[in-house]
Amino acid sequence: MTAAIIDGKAAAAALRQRIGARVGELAKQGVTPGLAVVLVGENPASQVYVRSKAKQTVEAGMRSFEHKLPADTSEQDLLALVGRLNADEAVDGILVQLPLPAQINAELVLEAIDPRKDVDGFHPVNAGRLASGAPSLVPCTPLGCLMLLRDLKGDLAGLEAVVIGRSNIVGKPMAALLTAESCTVTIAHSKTRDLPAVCRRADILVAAVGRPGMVTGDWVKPGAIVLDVGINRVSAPELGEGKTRIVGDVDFASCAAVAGAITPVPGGVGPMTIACLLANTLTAACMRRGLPKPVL
Ligand SMILES: Nc1nc2c(c(=O)[nH]1)N[C@@H](CN(C=O)c1ccc(C(=O)N[C@@H](CCC(=O)O)C(=O)O)cc1)CN2
Ligand SMILES: [Mg+2]
Repeated sequence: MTAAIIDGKAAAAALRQRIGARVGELAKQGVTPGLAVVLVGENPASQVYVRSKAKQTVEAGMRSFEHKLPADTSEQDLLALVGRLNADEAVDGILVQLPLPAQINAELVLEAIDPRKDVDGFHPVNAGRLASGAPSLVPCTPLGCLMLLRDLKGDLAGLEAVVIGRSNIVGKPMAALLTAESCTVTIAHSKTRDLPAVCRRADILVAAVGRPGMVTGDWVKPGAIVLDVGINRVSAPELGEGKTRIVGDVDFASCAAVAGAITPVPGGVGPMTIACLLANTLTAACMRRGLPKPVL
């Protein structure tokens, strides 16, 4: 079997197109959704992601408010900024880019965001709503994975899904979304016994562990859908001295030989993350105004 390669870049572009069209309709009612993105420090990868978020927000017809704070910003100052953004009527969505510097308690900051503006879906209120099957703002990466799965497969009911990784950002919300789709879901992690055997049960295998190339072809059931959420920067001497490249948690070549469909890294799940952030900003803007939730 040679897997179909899932084109996350194309899916993200199509989603942004649909978002832009809906934003255009809202503009006729005098509504322009606004997204505030907060970056603390100078992490080079975070700078790239924040730049892309701001650019794509504006391209979709929404307003972008960028807040770049120095690396030594205090927790108190960051909390004060979040408070001002919560109170700002022009701001529908607030995103604090992670990771935060060590002196700041990220949990405290994420809990300070108004849950109605929590476009990352990381607030305990949104996590609780998702876990209990209530409408909520859903973390962008798992939401992007779900959209790719629905595009590919339509109805997911009854499928066996294995999610490797139990983070609050990807693993747990991914499992909750798949459960809501009536999949039979297993969350696997570093203490799981015979992880390869557990993975071989999966019709849908989601890898979100942060370990380059960990999932190999012998872990994959023939014909399974493999979604690679990993973004690992590894050294790439073949590209020149000191060069690096991004690889996923999945060993692409061996898994693509067995799977039915697979996301590449880059160009798979990653681009959907930012497109889903725009979708959540549009959703937040509609919900805050009592408008129907957009169907994207
Ligand atoms: N507040 C948040 N912080 C972080 C999140 C998040 O969702 N909210 N996720 C990641 C970073 N991230 C967005 O913030 C993100 C990561 C990767 C991509 C992406 O498109 N990746 C490309 C490859 C990019 C490259 O070459 O460097 C791909 O996979 O094709 C988008 C967004 C942690 N922080
Ligand atoms: Mg990717």
